[in-house]
Amino acid sequence: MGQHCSTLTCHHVEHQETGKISRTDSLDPVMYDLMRKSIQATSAVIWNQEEQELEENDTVMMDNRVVVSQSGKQRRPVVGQSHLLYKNNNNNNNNNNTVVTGSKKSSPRGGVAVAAAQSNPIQRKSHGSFGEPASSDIMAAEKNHTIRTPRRGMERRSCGKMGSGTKTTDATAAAAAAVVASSSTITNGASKESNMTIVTTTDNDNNNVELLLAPSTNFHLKCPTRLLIRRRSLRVVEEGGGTHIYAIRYPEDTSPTILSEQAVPFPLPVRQEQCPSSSQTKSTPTPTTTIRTASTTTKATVLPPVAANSKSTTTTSTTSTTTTTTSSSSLTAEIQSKRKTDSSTLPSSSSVGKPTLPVPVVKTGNVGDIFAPSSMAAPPRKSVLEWVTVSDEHHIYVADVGLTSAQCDQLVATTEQVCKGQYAAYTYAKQTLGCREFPTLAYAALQPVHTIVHAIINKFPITKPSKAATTENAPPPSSSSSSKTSGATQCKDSSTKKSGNDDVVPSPSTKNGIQDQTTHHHLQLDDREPHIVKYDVTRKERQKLDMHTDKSEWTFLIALSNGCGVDYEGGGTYFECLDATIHIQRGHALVFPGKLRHCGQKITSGLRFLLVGFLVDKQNIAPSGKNGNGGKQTTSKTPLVPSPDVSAAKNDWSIPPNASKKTFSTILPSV
Ligand SMILES: O=C(O)CCC(=O)C(=O)O
Ligand SMILES: [Fe+2]
Repeated sequence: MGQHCSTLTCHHVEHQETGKISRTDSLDPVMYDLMRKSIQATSAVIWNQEEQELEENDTVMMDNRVVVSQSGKQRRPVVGQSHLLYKNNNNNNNNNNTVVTGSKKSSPRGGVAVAAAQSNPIQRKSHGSFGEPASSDIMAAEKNHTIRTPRRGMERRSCGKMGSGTKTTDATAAAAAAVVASSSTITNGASKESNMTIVTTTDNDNNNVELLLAPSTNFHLKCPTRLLIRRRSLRVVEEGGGTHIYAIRYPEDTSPTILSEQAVPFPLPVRQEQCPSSSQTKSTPTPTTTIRTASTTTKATVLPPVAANSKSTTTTSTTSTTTTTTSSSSLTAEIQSKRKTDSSTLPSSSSVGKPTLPVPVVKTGNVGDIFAPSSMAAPPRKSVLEWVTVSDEHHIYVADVGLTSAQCDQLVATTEQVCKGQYAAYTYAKQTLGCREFPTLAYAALQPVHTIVHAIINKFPITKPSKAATTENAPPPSSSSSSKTSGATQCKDSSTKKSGNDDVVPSPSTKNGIQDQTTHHHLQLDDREPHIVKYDVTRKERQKLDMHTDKSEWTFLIALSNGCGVDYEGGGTYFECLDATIHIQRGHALVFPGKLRHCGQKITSGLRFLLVGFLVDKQNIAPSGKNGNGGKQTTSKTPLVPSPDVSAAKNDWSIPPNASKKTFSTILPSV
């Protein structure tokens, strides 16, 4: 995950000096809706800061334009800006919209505000419109809307007027504002994070969503209504005769951990959350790329911690030097050095196929050790920041491995350099390039691979009944999962309660305090892995990967390129079992059992790079040399059934319930 939040900034809104907030650029309707909500919340915070009731001429108007007016009033700047995050909870049953604070901790001034907002989701007029709730819904929302707070004047806040004089209360915004206001005086990171607020509401598609509000000390007099909005829901779209699932969020490179604390330089470019049109997305900033090697030296760079509620940190500037050789004798030291290095501050660019600086190629050296099971078992420098469940039933997930855009670029540049853009180096279908064969590439791939391998091993431990437990009278598998884990005994990870925390050692499941007779299998990175997959539209035979299964228990595909016309068009990973194509953004990993039949969809423009790895069950590996097909096979052996960590999926994003008739799972609400 990157280190920056993107923002909707002043070029999208006029701010309070003019008393007007208006849309000046075309925005994705959903984003616009969120922006509107954020404006409401922010505005309510302003009012709360002043501890005054709204008057007749205070107006929040929402139709095709968003306007906040404040005739005759002098507003103070927002002290606690609200950062809105957006999370689809994919929960049909959760009609009780509630507001809760992230912690029971009270802020010194505001205390804890808890609100029960609308009991029924507010119906939006239609998808894509900026319509407002019907007044009956508003009334219902108002009726059910209460805010309990010790703070004077915060019993209930109206956000003003809507439209042509219609009285409105956006319960969510008001409630959110109350909470934000209640915590707006908090200044240290821990407190701020503990005051992270979750507001559940509905979006334009009537999906339940969560808005996460994090107070911030980020303070811009000139743009007090600067908004941070993050969209995190999967979008399911029927297009081109198929179902496409976009696990692409807005803004790119933002995590709640980082968002909750980081002061964002102003202004930052606004990123598209949705699949943008090609014309919008072709231009990218000129990179001033700094290339790193294993022996790169860097100045202090602090990584954000992983746990959602832990204190996050900011990244400092980095300088680097490059070297052109690496001897095998210094590998260990360099690995250590590498682990103390973070290239996340490299400038973002889209340098696919066009590395601007030469990448030093290390031609010798044994990199076998760096991907050794023991190395992968050690805690990685970065842990997976977040897990997204695409399909519980089929165990398809998306993981944010914390790989920044710049790191993706660097990996692509390194890939292109080590094989000098020649396909001769690629093996299977001339599309796969083994990282281990190129130490430079191996080192470049190390961090994300370590992160995801470690996470998979710990989150999805494979267990199967030992001989004693596989007798006919053996008890059925103990599993709290609705997943089909037949034949597998769930090995529940006892400490992965929070999304994103994968740094735990799995323990055997227990029943009535008695340990099941299970055997841990040794899930590990295949000793030929990882590899790079390259799709190239200019080579007809390299535009897709045919339907296949992988020789793996788990496969991870880390996207190094962005689709939607940014780096390529088309593409994505099609799964037969879903009859859908999954698109992820670069820096994220698609994780799934290799036995699932899948293919790489044809790209229609550009280049698409993936960093791929297969995790195998050591006990089941048939001794073999190079299989020559990158581990892909057209018929699948039957791997052990992975036992997903259900608790980990609790906070996951998920697919809107009404989005598809297909087999997507629903997840219980986390709030
Ligand atoms: O292109 C994709 O998304 C699929 C790649 C794949 O299946 C593989 O590399 O094994
Ligand atoms: Fe595959």
